[in-house]
Amino acid sequence: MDRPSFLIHAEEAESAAKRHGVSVVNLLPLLVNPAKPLARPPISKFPVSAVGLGSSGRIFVGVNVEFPGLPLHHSIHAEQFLVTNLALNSEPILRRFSVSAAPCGHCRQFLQEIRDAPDIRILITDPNAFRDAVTDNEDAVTEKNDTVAEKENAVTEQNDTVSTEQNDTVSTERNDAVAEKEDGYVRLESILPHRFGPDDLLERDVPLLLEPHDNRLTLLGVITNGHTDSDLKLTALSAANRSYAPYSRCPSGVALVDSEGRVYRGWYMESAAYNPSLGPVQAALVDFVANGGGGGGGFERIVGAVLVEKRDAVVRQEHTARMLLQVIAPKCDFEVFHC
Ligand SMILES: O=c1ccn([C@H]2C[C@H](O)[C@@H](CO)O2)c(=O)[nH]1
Ligand SMILES: [Zn+2]
Repeated sequence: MDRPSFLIHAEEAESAAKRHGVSVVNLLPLLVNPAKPLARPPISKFPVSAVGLGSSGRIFVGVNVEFPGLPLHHSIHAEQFLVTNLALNSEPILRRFSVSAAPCGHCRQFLQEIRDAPDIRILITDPNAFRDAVTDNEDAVTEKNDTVAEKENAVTEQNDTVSTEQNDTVSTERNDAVAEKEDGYVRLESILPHRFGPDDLLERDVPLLLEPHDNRLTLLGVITNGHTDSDLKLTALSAANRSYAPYSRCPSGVALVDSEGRVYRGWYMESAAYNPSLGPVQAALVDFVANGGGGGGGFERIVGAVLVEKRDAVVRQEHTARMLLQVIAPKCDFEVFHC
């Protein structure tokens, strides 16, 4: 299997699946290892890749990206990269994805922002990922058998009833777990039960992360003095207009330009649990990495950046964005415009 690109069109996905004699659903895990070299993990040396199928039939790839010189929480996880890749390409639903390692709690949480998140199917290709789940089940069986044994000793008369009931419950639970794993995919809900998500904080009709947004922002203080706004500024504004910030109501967008004059953009995306939110610079860096920014080179090839955010924003990106860009792209000229 060749190294995939970050976006595979539906027809291409169908024909690749046919070539390998599998369905598109079963193609996803086959792409996980070939996608790993696309990751940029200079700190951990632990590449992670996630390959997802959108409702349009397109396949999207996500990888982890780390930034030497910055605190670890600036890193982009493969699953967040994947979701950002869908957002940047206007894909409204992530149906399922396959990933090389078990998604961390932070990613399981970030995924909650997608409509019907509990139904997202996830296949973890790491063969060790479910070892503990099986052991847990076996522990449960042992525990329940212990309980049964105790009861048998205490109440001899009832032992048949107790024993039958307990064992039935256990074997039904085990069968459910096995059935769910038959095609290798498990529901997100099964690996993050009792979710905290948008339902806890928002009305149901609020558009969620991958659903279309128009924040209707316009730039402040733009004086019509004959100058037209720079492309970069307008790109950042239109990115800000697609930002998903239902919790703080402080949308923002970033546009980047590399030394070859190519432009990339991304927008801020929030999480109901706040901390897993993804900043607008990271989102724009997803576009940069996914589209061969800097000729596939490093972030130092970014020479210009524009951030657009609200002037009186209670959640402001400016300071973090400036600091992040200063470290990864020291030559980058950074401007902020308010809306
Ligand atoms: O769910 C996860 C867990 C970890 N990583 C990345 C983050 C970091 O770059 C590296 C080590 O944690 O793996 C992911 O991409 N996804
Ligand atoms: Zn993660």
